[in-house]
Amino acid sequence: MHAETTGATAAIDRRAAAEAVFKDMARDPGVPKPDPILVVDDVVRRFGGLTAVDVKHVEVQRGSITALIGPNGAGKTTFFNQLTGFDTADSGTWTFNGKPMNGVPAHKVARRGMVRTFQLTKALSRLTVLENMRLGAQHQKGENFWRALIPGAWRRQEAEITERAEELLARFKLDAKRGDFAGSLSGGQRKLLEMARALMVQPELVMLDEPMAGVNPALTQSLLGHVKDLREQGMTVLFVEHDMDMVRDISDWVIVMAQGTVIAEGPPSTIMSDERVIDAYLGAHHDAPLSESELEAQLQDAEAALEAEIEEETQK
Ligand SMILES: Nc1ncnc2c1ncn2[C@@H]1O[C@H](COP(=O)(O)OP(=O)(O)OP(=O)(O)O)[C@@H](O)[C@H]1O
Repeated sequence: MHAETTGATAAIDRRAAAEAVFKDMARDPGVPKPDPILVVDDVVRRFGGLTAVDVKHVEVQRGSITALIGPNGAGKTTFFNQLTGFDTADSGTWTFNGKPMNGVPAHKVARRGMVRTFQLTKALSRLTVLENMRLGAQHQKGENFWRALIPGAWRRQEAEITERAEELLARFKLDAKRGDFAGSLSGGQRKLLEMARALMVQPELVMLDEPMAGVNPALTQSLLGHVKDLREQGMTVLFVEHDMDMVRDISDWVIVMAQGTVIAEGPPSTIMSDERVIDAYLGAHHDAPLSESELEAQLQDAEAALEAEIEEETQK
């Protein structure tokens, strides 16, 4: 477990450190990182005739917040599923902290420190918030038969799990909801619970699947703060997101997928003006919500085109 570093200085240092790492980095797909926590090679996943994922090489820098973006159907979720052992890749290798992870089942992947969030399923919605949290740790405890025979050790571990769950619920301001059914939470509170539950395994790499989806604006800042907090506590974050405002706000680096492959990487401030990225989004359905400045630019382009057309007409 990492030392919990809090306070403004630590926060600035982590962000500054991430900024320094990416400052002059090349924007090529698969660009090497100085200290990668995750290294992926030749991961392929096919569904019948469709190649959903075909990632040649990609690295995720330790201690950074990296966004994984791309148009609908680009393969982002499938890629997450391969890396976290929820689905089996047809081929490929990947290492986490230098250790090979392909073929490792999901619960072991989580136990080794690489965890992904999930949207609440129907079954989990019927459990209380605290039960959801305790389930997040289920694979930590002694699954081993002999350990279960030592009641003292077992009870101690149960108590530790509850204590950690309570601490996290307090941190995520969900403690008052501990006895409520998870299904009764608002969209934003569910996202907080998904994140809090993932932290039960004390991960080093947290993979978030659309952390902002369905979140009402009142909770947006709180959620963004919690994601940044993960980096401040020394964790690495990799997240899939369509909300470009969020991507710009919190990520240190962006990896772009289209049609199963990584097509570009770059800083959040300029990635959307990369030709390869524009082509990928225009070639697909542009599903990423536009920011105000993008809308403004689009409006100006349309007006300029209209003016040019009118001028052309009048010159005839
Ligand atoms: N279980 C499956 N069986 C068949 N095809 C699948 C399966 N899962 C994903 N696909 C296909 O693989 C491709 C990649 O899908 P994926 O959900 O990974 O994309 P994505 O980038 O996460 O999209 P979105 O942003 O819309 O969630 C899509 O064409 C999808 O239809």
